Amino acid sequence: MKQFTSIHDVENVEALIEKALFFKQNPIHSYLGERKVLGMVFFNPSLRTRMSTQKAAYNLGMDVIALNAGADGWAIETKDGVIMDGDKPEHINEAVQIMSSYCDLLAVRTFAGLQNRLADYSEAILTKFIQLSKVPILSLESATLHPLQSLTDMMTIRELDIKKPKVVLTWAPHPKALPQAVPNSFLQWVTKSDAEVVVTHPEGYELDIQFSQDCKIEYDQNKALEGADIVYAKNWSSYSAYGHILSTDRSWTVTKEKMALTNNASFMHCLPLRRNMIATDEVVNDSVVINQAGNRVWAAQAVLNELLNYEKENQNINEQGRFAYR
Ligand SMILES: NCCC[C@H](NC(=O)CCC(=O)O)C(=O)O
Ligand SMILES: NC(=O)OP(=O)(O)O
Repeated sequence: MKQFTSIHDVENVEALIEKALFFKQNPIHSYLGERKVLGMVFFNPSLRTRMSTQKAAYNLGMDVIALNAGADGWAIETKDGVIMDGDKPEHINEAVQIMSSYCDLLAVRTFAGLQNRLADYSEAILTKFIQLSKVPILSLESATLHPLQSLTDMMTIRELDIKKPKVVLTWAPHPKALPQAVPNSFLQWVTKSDAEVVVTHPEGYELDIQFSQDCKIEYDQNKALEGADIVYAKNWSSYSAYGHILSTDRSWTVTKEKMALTNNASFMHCLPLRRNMIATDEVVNDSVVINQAGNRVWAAQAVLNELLNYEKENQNINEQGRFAYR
């Protein structure tokens, strides 16, 4: 695998899930990463992605450099052709080339701005990283996708060992406008599995058809939850009225009563989760979210291992002593 920015970068999804499950049982198995550096650049906050990916890198023998752009690093201008007389002293055109010259793999977190759908869905910043980096790029959640989370989710669902599970992705209320990256990405992965997938949300929250086309859409949340084996809750802002909050209807909060409609379903969420908005305390306390978040380490380790493997197999070192991967 020469980069990891979506499911489309993965040649064998099944093998990657198996690899993640393998690393959970055998954390210290490969030292493929010895004397290699993972750079992680964050344009947005993170708890799980940052710590789990760092841990995964350590398990493979890698060293890690993490930078919070604009906090412990210079604020980075990401647009071309602007007069840089504002508060961003560094331009992405230099920054990515330089950061990638210090690292063997470069990872980036860059959320949707939710102002301009075209810009977000063109993945402008992630694309800049891919174009400018000398080394393979790994997404730590981009404007429209969160593949490390989705791989983790598939691994977590696999552990539940349910044949043809009914998986319900439900919208839930939230006080802030959030990106569509997690639900988009989840649908991209889960629809490739043997699951029956139902998406439920208020009208106006339809996701981009490219992600939802293989799912059933059910506007009645209670009806959707009937017989569910897995309930995956998430808030997202509107895709059609781009970035807007159309509803904060608390009747969509996942409660114990709603979970009673299911087939004793496991409750999943990527976290962070606003309790008693997305789901009640009881539902969260009785869920698989801690195991799910724990699995982030093994998913990241599987991905890093594949990227390092690709590098090793293509040992045509360039004149800088680095692997020329493009
Ligand atoms: N990385 C997992 C989710 C990240 C982000 N959530 C958030 O920004 C939550 C912020 C808050 O609750 O205020 C999202 O939905 O894409
Ligand atoms: N689920 C997830 O990506 O968590 P963080 O935002 O804390 O990394």
